Amino acid sequence: MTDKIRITDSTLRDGSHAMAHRFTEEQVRGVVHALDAAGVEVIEVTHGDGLGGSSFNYGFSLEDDVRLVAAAVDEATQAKIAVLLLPGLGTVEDLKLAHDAGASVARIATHCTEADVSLQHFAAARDLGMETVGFLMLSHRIGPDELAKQARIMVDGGAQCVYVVDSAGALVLGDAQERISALVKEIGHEAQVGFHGHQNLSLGVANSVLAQQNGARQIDGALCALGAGAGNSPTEVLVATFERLGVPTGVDVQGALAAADDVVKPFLHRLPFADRGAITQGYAGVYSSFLLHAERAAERYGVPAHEILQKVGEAGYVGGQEDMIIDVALQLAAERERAS
Ligand SMILES: C[C@H](O)CC(=O)C(=O)O
Ligand SMILES: [Mn+2]
Repeated sequence: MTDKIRITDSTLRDGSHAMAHRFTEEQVRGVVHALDAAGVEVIEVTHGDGLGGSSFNYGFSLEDDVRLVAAAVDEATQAKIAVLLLPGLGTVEDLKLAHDAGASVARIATHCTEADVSLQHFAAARDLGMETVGFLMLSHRIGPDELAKQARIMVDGGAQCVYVVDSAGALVLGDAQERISALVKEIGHEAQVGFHGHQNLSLGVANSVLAQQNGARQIDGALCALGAGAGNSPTEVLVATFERLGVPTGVDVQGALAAADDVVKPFLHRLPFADRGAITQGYAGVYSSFLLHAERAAERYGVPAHEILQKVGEAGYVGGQEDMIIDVALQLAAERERAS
């Protein structure tokens, strides 16, 4: 009998990037209702950059995060509501407020080399009685063994699962496989391992299957792929694919398809798509949530978004350095001016 995996749906968190953080309470209720009915066990609801993300640098939320969390909790009958927190952006106080609103899973995200900044947040989440998940972002930037050491820091700090997060959609098959195997070897006897994929090179689902085959037990998706860059591994495709592979997810395929088609698709202005900018993100290893920031800078300074993203990848910028996108756009604009 193949081990069951748990799908966490991140439409209402990673999808927030693609929606420029404009989710309404009505949309949140509709998505949670449909996912909960389909049997999805964990639903993540937060600003794209986590609790406290609503800001000038990252983009302001239309509605208060904690209010959206409370609405999600109210709507769910069996699903747990998860929140994302990037230490420094979100605080322990933000986590307490989300917990008071009914969130029961804390997902603490750091850049892949910075796991130690998550320790007080894991401790606080455990004190609150929350389930804990660690998120090692931009996991392509370091090798499997180094990544496993960072996962060890999170587990020692209280994480019950650590994710390989392919924030740039840059991991190509074996790259994902090796990182999952390294984490399973290092922490697998004490904690679970998860995988969060992006579609910039259209490998989110394939990488998720390889992750499961190499021991990952938690897999992220988003309905209609709604997420940063070219989007996330689509939840409905993951569920259908795992069913065909005989891997139990506990999610009803028809329910997931209906949630994507009937609930999410009607409110999308733009379907996540592997266009030139998003593919460049996967190719050059750029944080997926930089896409809309680069598109805005491209329009403002008259330079192509994909050129900005290529330079951002070469410079190795990480989440939190959104302002450098403007700097890169200005440099490109100046170079063009000189050339003409
Ligand atoms: C804050 C990021 O959007 C987290 C995430 O989903 C990723 O790195 O990918
Ligand atoms: Mn993501």
